[in-house]
Amino acid sequence: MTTRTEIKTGTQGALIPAPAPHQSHARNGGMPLDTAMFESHRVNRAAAERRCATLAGRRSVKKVYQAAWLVNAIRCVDLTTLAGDDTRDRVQRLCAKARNPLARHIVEGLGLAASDVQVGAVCVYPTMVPHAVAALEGSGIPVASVATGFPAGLMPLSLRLEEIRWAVAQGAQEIDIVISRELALTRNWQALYDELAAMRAACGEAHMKAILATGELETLSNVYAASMVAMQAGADFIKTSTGKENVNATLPVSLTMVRALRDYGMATGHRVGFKPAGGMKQAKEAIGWLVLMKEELGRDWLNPDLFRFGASSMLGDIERQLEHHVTGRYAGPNRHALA
Ligand SMILES: O=C[C@H](O)COP(=O)(O)O
Repeated sequence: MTTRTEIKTGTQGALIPAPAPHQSHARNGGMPLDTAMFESHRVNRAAAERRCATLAGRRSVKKVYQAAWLVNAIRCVDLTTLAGDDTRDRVQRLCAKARNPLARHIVEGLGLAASDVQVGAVCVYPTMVPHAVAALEGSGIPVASVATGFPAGLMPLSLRLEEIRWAVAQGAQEIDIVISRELALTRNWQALYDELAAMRAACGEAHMKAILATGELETLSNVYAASMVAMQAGADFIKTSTGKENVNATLPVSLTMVRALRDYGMATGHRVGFKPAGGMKQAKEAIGWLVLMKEELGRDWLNPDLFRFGASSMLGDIERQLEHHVTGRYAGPNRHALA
């Protein structure tokens, strides 16, 4: 995937740089459960909110860079459909959008080639995996499948593990699992670790994203602890939400999780990815999260290897903003309705 492309602004003719190229890194190998790394860690919500408010002041990425940031945001999107009425046709349309997320005149106006702009992955329910795999053949775009009884996860563990293995057998390269909220709420960290380690083993070569469903974990201290347990059990990514909770991705929750990522990385040397998900619809939100990643973890976390957005309806606004950048005009919101 090209990440160093210089983007030519259509209206100004200036060259603007894309973020630094990403380096591939070894998978998180996990470690034995070590509750000392999180048991006494308390997260102060007011302090987390204050820190996020200071980040808001840095969110006004200068106009000349904004298009590059938004193109990079597209590269980090897990383009998602997780609806009860999903069909093969809908998944095929989504995959066509994943291959070409921007209209040709926008790509050309930015001075890019079509192959420069693809999404990070397509994320679907398990039975939609074969349709997505077929539709994305040859594109290099991985298919992510939710599994383990998404979104609630209230199924026997043996069935949750079998669902992972089934989705992998269908061609999913990434598996978005949900944790048992009860185990986090009762702070039964050993049981949570054991479940997650079994899920990681069931994933095999497929990368495991552990959805914490943070809107249901009550405290940021629980969010920090659950993040640590997931990473110790070998998660490749930790992810905020299913998109189905009452509260999904927020910046204070994300700050808590990326601080856990940083602490785990400093203790073990392992790099784990982060995926905020649920409820993100606007391009400016994408910039806000990218700023958080850059400020807290550095430019390496601006790449799809280590950062993804889980979003079913944010790409449309990003495309709209980029079209404005290229043409100086806004299209109606329904023009870029898909995704
Ligand atoms: O993992 C992705 C989420 O389910 C997407 O949530 P959303 O539909 O609110 O964008």
